[in-house]
Amino acid sequence: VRDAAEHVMKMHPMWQGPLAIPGGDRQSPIDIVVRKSIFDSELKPLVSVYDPNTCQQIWNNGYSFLVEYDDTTDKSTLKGGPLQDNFRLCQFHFHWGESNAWGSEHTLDRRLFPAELHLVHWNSDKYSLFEEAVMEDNGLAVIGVFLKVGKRHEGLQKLVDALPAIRHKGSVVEFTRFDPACLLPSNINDYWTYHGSLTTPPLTESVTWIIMKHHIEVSHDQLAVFRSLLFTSAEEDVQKSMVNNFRVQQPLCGRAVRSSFS
Ligand SMILES: COc1cccc(CN2CCc3cc(OS(N)(=O)=O)c(OC)cc3C2)c1
Ligand SMILES: [Zn+2]
Repeated sequence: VRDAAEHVMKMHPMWQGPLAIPGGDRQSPIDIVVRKSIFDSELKPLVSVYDPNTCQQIWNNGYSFLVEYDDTTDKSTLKGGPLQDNFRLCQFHFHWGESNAWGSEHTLDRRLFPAELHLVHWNSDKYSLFEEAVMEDNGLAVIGVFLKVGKRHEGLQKLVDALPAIRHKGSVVEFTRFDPACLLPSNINDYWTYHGSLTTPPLTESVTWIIMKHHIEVSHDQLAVFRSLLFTSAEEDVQKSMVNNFRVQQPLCGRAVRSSFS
């Protein structure tokens, strides 16, 4: 089912050319084998403090759409959980499929979800810019939230309504006063965590992944608007629907996946 989608995904220009990461033994995404995850009682509750006023713009980068936040101060931050330091929110984005049968990057016991939300943060205790942190072991923290198709997500609708304005690669519109906390599940203290990488270039192995156990629900129609976006810019002759923008799963290479719940 997903093999066809993986074939389509691999055709995207993003994945042409040499992408083998030298010595890449902590790549993402992965399948989380739930029964093999290790409960770690030392894992603390996650503390996210997001200021909706730091929300700046939404744009189509030719692979997903990104909602970008002002990360020049510690106004929107994440700490606790598996994290030793304070991390600043810089953007969030999604990955999704051409159908509701697949679309997520991570899986739970091989179970595919129709989409996955990623909230990208960088370590502002140790670095002064995302660009620096992206190269470092403990530089990034990404929260992953699975999406399921069901009831309409009221908080998401403001974002869905902005998407027609950024249909093409490279388009940007102002997008303000959006609280990303509305996209988190009610319980953020049940999660899995492991050390991995970005799933898009530069694919650097600098990410502490925090994958939520609980999913959020969005409606079929809301997800259909994601699929109305285009990978291609307005000038290109052939327009390609932005779907299947997920990376193939990577080998675990002996990494431990810890759980915050037993
Ligand atoms: C490599 O230096 C950069 C500095 C600033 C911004 C970027 C652009 N990049 C950051 C990381 C990232 C990571 C992304 O996905 S993911 N799954 O978090 O790895 C992504 O998905 C659409 C987009 C981006 C955008 C790179
Ligand atoms: Zn992502």
